[in-house]
Amino acid sequence: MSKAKGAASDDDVIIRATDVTVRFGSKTILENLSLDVRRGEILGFVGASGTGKSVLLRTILGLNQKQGGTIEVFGTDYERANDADRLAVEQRWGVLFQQGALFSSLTVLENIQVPMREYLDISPGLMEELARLKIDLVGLAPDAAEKFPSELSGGMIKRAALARALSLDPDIVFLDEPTSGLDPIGAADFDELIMTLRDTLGLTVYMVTHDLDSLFMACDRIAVLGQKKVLVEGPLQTMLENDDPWVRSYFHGKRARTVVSKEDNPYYDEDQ
Ligand SMILES: Nc1ncnc2c1ncn2[C@@H]1O[C@H](COP(=O)(O)OP(=O)(O)OP(=O)(O)O)[C@@H](O)[C@H]1O
Repeated sequence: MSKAKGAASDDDVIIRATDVTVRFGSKTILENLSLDVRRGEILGFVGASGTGKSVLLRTILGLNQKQGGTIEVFGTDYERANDADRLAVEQRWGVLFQQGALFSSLTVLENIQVPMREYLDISPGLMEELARLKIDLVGLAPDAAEKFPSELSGGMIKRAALARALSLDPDIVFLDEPTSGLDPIGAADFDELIMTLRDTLGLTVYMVTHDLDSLFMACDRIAVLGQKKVLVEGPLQTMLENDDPWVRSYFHGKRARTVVSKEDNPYYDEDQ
């Protein structure tokens, strides 16, 4: 595969997908898709509904079989790795699935401890202390620890799920539509939190989203999935200049213009 202009050096690449093909029966969802995710960036991954964004995410996580290509995470080909190497990779990523996917029968504190119990050999006391730190990190009040998911608002569920995704201090978090179902203020708060975590922890963020505010405010780069591959990738300016009909209607549509024209948006840089 030839390297795209402006491609990151290998040291900066946390995930490298090369020529990935995924089929279900006779239906091809992804074909020769290539994508790099760079250390410390917030990458927004967009595309029309049903194009395969979740399929790619699940394939990166090893939850879907692929029929061609390679995916390296931290330089390891997860699919071909031995058990020890897989375990090492799994401890370095955290995932927030679309519905939050907390266990309803466990409290927030217990939910956050689930990955710790699976991967870490530490005392219950330390586990509890670490879980309470995560609750604080994502901006939940201390008394959220003892609550069950059914007692939480949508925004609190997202934060609790993020705390669980962060429980092993990962290098990268995968967020599948993290702001869906949140009101605009809740969504903006969540974006702020993600940016703060990236800045303070050096976290890399891979975010599947339909949320134009998130794309405009929080993402360093955007990748668009279309025609079974990454159609275009780059900063917002690259999206705004692209001629593909879907990309144009998405980034120049009425809703997009509303977001862009926010003059008080401190994160929007016209010269980017
Ligand atoms: N396990 C599976 N078996 C068969 N088909 C599947 C499977 N998983 C996904 N698909 C198909 O792959 C296509 C892409 O689905 P996917 O959920 O990745 O879309 P998406 O881009 O995430 O959509 P949305 O934005 O609506 O969430 C769909 O046609 C879906 O039906």
